[in-house]
Amino acid sequence: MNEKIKQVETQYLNKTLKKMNQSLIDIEAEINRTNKNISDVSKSWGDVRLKTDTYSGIVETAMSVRQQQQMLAERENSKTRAEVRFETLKKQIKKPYFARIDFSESVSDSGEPETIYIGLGSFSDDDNNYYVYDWRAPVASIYYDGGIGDVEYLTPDGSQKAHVTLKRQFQIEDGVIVTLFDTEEAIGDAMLMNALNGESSTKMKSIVTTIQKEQNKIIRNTNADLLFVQGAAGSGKTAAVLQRIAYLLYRYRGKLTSGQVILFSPNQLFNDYIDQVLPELGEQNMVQMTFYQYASRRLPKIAVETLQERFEIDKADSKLSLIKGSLMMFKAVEAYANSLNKHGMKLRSIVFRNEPLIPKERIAEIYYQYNENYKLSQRLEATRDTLMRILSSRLGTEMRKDWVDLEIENLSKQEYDELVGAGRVRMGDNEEADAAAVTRRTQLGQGEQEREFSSEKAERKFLAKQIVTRALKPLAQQIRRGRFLNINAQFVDFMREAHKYIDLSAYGVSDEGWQLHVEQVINNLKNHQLSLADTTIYLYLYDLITGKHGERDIRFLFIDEIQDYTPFQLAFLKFSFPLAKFTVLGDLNQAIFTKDNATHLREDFATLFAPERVENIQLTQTYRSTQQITDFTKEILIDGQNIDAFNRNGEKPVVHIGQSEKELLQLLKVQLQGNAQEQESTAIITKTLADAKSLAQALNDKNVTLIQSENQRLAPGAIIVPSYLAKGLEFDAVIIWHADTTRYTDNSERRLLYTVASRAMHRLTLLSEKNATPLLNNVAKDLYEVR
Ligand SMILES: Nc1ncnc2c1ncn2[C@@H]1O[C@H](COP(=O)(O)OP(=O)(O)OP(=O)(O)O)[C@@H](O)[C@H]1O
Repeated sequence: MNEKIKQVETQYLNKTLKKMNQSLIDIEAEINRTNKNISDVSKSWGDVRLKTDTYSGIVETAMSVRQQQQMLAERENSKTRAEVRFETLKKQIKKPYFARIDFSESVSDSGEPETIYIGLGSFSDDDNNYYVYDWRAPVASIYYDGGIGDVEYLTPDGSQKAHVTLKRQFQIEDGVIVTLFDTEEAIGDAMLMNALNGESSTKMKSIVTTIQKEQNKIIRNTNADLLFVQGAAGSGKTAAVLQRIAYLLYRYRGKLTSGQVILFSPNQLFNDYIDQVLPELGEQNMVQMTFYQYASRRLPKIAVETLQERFEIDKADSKLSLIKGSLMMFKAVEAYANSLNKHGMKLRSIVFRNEPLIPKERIAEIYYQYNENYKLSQRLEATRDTLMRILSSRLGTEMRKDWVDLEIENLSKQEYDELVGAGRVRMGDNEEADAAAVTRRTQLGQGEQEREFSSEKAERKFLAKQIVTRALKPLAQQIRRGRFLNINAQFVDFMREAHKYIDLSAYGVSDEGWQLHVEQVINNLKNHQLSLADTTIYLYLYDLITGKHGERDIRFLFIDEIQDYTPFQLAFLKFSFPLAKFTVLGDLNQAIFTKDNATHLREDFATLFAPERVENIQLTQTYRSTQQITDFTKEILIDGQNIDAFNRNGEKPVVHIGQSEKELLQLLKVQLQGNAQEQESTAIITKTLADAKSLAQALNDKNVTLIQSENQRLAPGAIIVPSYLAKGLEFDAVIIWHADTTRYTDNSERRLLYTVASRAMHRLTLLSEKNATPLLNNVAKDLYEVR
């Protein structure tokens, strides 16, 4: 490194550090000051006079309590803001910045070029001198996008030209410049190599210093309503998209919170794996969930098919899966729901004391008395109102009935007191939320109340009203919750009638075949079970009937591993989050659940958006694995030619052949020992959960953690994990258990084998009993070793 340059840069670094340190001291003082203020306000609680005997006294007390609360909240707020600033700066001070660019705003500009430094966050002194710019600032895009010379970058006001004269990268450790070099390209390979050579860990890290040009496009895109990112395993889709979330939170600061961003991820384990990236970037994590969680949470009484069942047990006919997951099916549900505007709504009587109080035929009359322009949701609302009125009108009739007399006679002293004293129940009250109920409760108090009745008749009337009201209350709740709609029956009816709305033969399914399948679905439903595909149909139908408008508060929705979704599920998500912009990431080569059905996914999904608002980005460069591993894994695929390995050297993948499972186990132990010595984190990936369990038992090694559920945590060291849970993760070393004819034979398992093999960063070992899997037949022999 040129000494002169180093000297100048060290000076700048020291100046920055000094300012940062001073700023830390100032912020700390500010926090202490606010702390003191807060404790002063808290102390002054004693001054709040509690006057509760008169109405105006109550109001006055309430006002001063509110003022105190507001003051506290404001101070707490500024304290939290200061604390966040303090924490961010403390983190940043170790590496204040990682790059510098010199540029002039336009080519013709003959003045001194501007110099800016780029880091995790912006830092300026009290006089507004910027020492460091946030990596997300528009101008910082120059650093990621191009080399020296003329460049163009996007600002909120449009495109801006600049002429770059210098790009310098730094490695700063604990306030000292370790290395520094100038580069003419976007992000120097040396820098990238350095970042990639690190050990894997159980937590993903941010890639802010080495974001690649293509990734930068993903990160800063604000135009597309649907941004579709297709990229090979390890091409940095997930990494880029997490940076993108941080970018969006910066770009729309004040208008967008992390609670308005949802990431749908493949499984819980993956959630755990990526949950440090945003905090590392100084942002709060977005909402993370799996589609299973999203769907099953809405149907608490039904056991929705789990990930493992979906992968291992759900061997449903692929033609049927294709139909149920199709956009045609989505449209069929819509058409069916539309038909319900005329007839066919399945209803339930409202039953009281084992008799239909309002028979379903009557409900149907009410439901269909509104004219044809009513939408399903309006129909439901109007029916609800009418039913509530009918229920109220039944009060008088019921009060005169014998059962009421009997209940009055049988009242215990305590029950009597409760009824007479409380007078709390009123039909239709939603006790917690209803303001009227709250007021009444406060007026009457909670204790016993003496009440005088003018006559026995008046007493009976009062009691009867209380008793009937109490008895009818659950019915009022049923009506409010729309329990008179029989959604289960409606779903079954739709499935039976589906052939009228969708051309089954286009999918090669006969009417009989379909009906047979529907009977199976009905049986499952009787046992409170549904597959994920059926659950989605169920929920969509439910939402159409009840007029749900979806979550309008969510602005950005991310879906990772999109190839494992069906077009139906995606359309359902679009319907459920109508105002969200979608960013979806996928690798069709890793479709392990939907297999071939994933092929048209992109086209199908894109039809739901305006064509000019759809953008596609393809990532072909992979970063995770060594050249040797990437070259090997891509040949497992039939069409893996679009995958470029990053030029990083390592050993060739090794296939170990053993003659028996016992021998495989022995080979595994040796391999594990070797990996452990080199401190490589290792994942032994089995095909199924059963395999994972029995292997853990056979291995009986307390240093190896069995991951059998997605709710577990990733452990450092070695783990055994079933294939479907390894999605999206990466490890220094991967050992594929039983990479032979017993597990990986069928062509349809090619993508699975590719998915698990591509988890490896530096070392890949396949253990095969007797023969290696035939899926390696097309892989050039010089790309791996056989032992
Ligand atoms: N620009 C980059 N600089 C440094 N590391 C990167 C960069 N891009 C990606 N990586 C690293 O490459 C690895 C793979 O990235 P990531 O997991 O995002 O890939 P992916 O496309 O989501 O893969 P998969 O489809 O297999 O889940 C990660 O360790 C990530 O940190």
